[in-house]
Amino acid sequence: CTDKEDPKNGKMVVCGYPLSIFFIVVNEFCERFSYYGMRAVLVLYFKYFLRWDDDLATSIYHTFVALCYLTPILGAIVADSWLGKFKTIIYLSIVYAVGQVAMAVSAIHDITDSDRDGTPDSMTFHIVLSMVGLFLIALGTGGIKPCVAAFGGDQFGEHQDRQRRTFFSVFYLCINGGSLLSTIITPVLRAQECGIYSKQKCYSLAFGVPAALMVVALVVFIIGSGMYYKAEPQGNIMLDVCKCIGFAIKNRYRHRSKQYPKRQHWMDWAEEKYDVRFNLFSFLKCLNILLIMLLQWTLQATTMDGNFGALVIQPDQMQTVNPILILTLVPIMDSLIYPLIKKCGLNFTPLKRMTVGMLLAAIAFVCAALVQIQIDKTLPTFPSTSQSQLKLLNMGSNSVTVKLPGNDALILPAAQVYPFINNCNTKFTNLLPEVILFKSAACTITFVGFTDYFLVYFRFVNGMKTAVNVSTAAADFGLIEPFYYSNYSQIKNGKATFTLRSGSQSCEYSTNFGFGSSYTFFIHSTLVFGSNDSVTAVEDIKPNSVHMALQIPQYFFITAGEVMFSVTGLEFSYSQAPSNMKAVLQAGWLFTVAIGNFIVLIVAELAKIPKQWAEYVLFASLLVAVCVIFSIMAYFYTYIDPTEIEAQFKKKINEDDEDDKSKPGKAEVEMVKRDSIKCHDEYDKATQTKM
Ligand SMILES: CC(C)C[C@H](N)C(=O)N1CCC[C@H]1C(=O)O
Repeated sequence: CTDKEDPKNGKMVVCGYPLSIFFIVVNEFCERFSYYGMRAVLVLYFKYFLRWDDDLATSIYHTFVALCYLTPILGAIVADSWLGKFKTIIYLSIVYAVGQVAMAVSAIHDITDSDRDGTPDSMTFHIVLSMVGLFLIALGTGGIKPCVAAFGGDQFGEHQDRQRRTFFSVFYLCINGGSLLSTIITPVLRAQECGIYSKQKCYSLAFGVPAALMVVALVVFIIGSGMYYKAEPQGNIMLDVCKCIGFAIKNRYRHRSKQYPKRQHWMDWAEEKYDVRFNLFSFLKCLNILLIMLLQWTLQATTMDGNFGALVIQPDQMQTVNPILILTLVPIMDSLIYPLIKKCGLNFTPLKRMTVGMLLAAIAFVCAALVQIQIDKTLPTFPSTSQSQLKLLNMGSNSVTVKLPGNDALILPAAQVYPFINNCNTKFTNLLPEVILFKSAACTITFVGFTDYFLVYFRFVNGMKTAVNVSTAAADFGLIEPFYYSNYSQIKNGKATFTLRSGSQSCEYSTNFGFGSSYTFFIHSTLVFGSNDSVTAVEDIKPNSVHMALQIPQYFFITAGEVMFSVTGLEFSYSQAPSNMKAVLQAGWLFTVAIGNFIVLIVAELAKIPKQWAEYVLFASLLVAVCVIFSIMAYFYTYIDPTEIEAQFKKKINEDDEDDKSKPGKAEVEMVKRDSIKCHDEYDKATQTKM
């Protein structure tokens, strides 16, 4: 491994790799740290700093994420047609860093906290600044994303195919290394207390560190400036693409009658005007729905037990399994699995890898469905829209017999709660005085359980003749009148100690809360202060009993699928794109993530599948269907070498120029030829392999 200069461009080469890519991968690492770090605390910032409700917080969060996958196309067009990738990355990184700084500033509560009570006085200031910040970040992160990947690919010469493949793998490792570190670090920073006048949760630090990392990303990228190969932008290619597609469609429509012979490819209908053959977009039709499901599985984790002995895992922390597995699987695939497959004499082409990747993702969904079936067995029966849930509580000290309309008589022991699902219109009369009745859901609302998975819900019922106050070290839950009950309150899972106070007397009651559980605590009329027996804990919802470790196989398969599909796709879309469309094709690749996101939402909404496991099976089937379509398309796909074809194409144009210099009007046609996508029929001649 030696350091030398590339004789073709005079750029420094280390161990066969251009030195410039070091700056590009470091830039990507810092940028992804910045993006995922900020994202990790964003919903919490909306909920606890801006005081938005859950719905608004999640809607704005998803809009922001969707925007981040839509803006790449803007950045790519600017880069490929106008500014070039280098300048686009610099300008948009500045926009991005400004956005991150705006977020960090918006999270300083002291700025508007004139009464110094720890809460901002002008929420509008914080909201406006953070929304402007998020918009700039979406523009920046989306805009530079396709450019950085394509710019990295540009640094390699035609003879460096192997190195370029390794670069894309390392690039993906950096993405996931950065995201893993930041999703661990920023929540810790948020949990710190900071402030000038009053100490509050430190969102400004949690956003400030990602902002600093974005500045570092920019500085590192600028330092590498002298070492990059910078391809010149080649005009507004997207306009040509659109014109060309438009002409093909119009021409096809004009010649729709049977007397006109069919053409091999629909883009061939543009050949009268544009000398092109546009076969590049075919592979983009695949759907990248793999990654989006990670979020869905976080919801599944909320119904599971995250107790790993010394380590207690929260549901959203399970998402870190994905980048951890990426960091392990990418090197294993590159240095072991792919070479082994090659040794076995199999030609595992990129499109084959991507097909296998989709199948692995389908297997992951089958695993998720199996886990869900296990979870469903442990879930309580929730009432439907035409039912309500009632709970009967025997407040007396003897058991009572209760007869509910349409049901057999039941014996309700003392201090016991009996859950009962009932039709809406049932009337209850003549209940024994010892029985009180809780309505836990109105008829029109389907009770779907509690959603805030970090917290356990509880309430107290006071069976004493005097009012009782309930509190913990952290919170006071107020006074409960005699024979009355408190609303549900939230508490973190694990051990909790309550203090019960009545008049001058008080006692402590300790209990352990499991993941996802909900409890009603009944304070007996005979409360003996200092005795735990005076309180009966009734489980409204049992703690989760299916262990989160069961999710590991599905994470394994989806991540193996991601490595085969996305890492290969990243390199593939680069290698197959003409030089003036490299960034645009990268953006198209990222756009499939946004499309996947959208499809998941639409399918979930339209299919209205009541069972979660069935939804997973639907996604598995969809993936298999897409996989079949994809493999048919891939079978007919002809691998091209854009550099070679462009060289051939230029040569042909020059030859034609020589021949036809004198012919009037020819120059104009040639201009169109040159500017349009260079996927001429001759591309087919340059075909190397089929799938
Ligand atoms: C969701 C993980 C933290 C990151 C994921 N494995 C990943 O690498 N990506 C998700 C969308 C594309 C890609 C990225 O560039 O962040």
